[in-house]
Amino acid sequence: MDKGWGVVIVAAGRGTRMGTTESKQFLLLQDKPVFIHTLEVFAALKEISEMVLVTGAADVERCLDWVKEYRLESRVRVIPGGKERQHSVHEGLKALKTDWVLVHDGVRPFVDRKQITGCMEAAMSGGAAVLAVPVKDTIKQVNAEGIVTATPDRSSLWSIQTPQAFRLSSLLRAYESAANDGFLGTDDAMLAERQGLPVKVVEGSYTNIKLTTPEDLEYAAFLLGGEKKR
Ligand SMILES: Nc1ccn([C@@H]2O[C@H](COP(=O)(O)OP(=O)(O)OP(=O)(O)O)[C@@H](O)[C@H]2O)c(=O)n1
Ligand SMILES: C[C@](O)(CO)[C@H](O)COP(=O)(O)O
Repeated sequence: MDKGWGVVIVAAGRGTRMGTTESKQFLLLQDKPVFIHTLEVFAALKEISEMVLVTGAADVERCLDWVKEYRLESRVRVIPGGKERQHSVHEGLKALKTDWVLVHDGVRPFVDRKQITGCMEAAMSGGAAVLAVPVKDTIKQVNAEGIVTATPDRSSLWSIQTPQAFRLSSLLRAYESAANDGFLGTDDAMLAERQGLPVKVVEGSYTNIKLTTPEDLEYAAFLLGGEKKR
């Protein structure tokens, strides 16, 4: 029997680039913590049977309190993460029993249902899929002296987002292999790619931003205002 879809939502980072005292996943957008906005999008999807929130060991209790306050306790388990994003995702993967898994950043609250299901469908037909948008700027490779060394063809460049969707057993194998080899990637698909797994790109939206630096907060408030009016 197909054991369906689980999701790992990672929220164990320190938010160094945001520079706020409170970690960015706990900042309030319209009076609600960022990670709760994110959890609510996934909790509304009936295709998702298991949800794991990965947070800092010191934040597990207060996350559980928020999860209860927003009535998500029947949907979401909260577990402690690790030093790097990759370690946090690995902990989340080990906690799931589903056949398929989505991995998503807790600080990408503007993902929508259509983007998530698009990713799930692409993974089920091809093995793995990531949400992404074509890059808009010309990208240059620059050396340590500040000199341009290459201008890659923009038509083949995509900016990679989450969610990223995989068969759980394949992703777990990829994570174990990366851990054994001491390999650290900047997204989940990189680990699958190392195993030779084909990864499909699903075109998402430029508004699926990751809250990373302070100006992202102003844009997030703007996006949320716009969402309310729709
Ligand atoms: N050890 C870590 C590091 C990151 N993350 C999560 O991974 C997502 C994307 O990471 P990033 O934006 O880099 O978050 P931070 O590591 O918090 O930010 P920074 O690199 O600026 O410190 C975030 O939801 C973050 O909470 C995590 O769960 N565990
Ligand atoms: C996984 C990711 O969201 C893809 O864009 C991203 O790599 C997460 O963290 P980063 O530290 O900003 O690279």
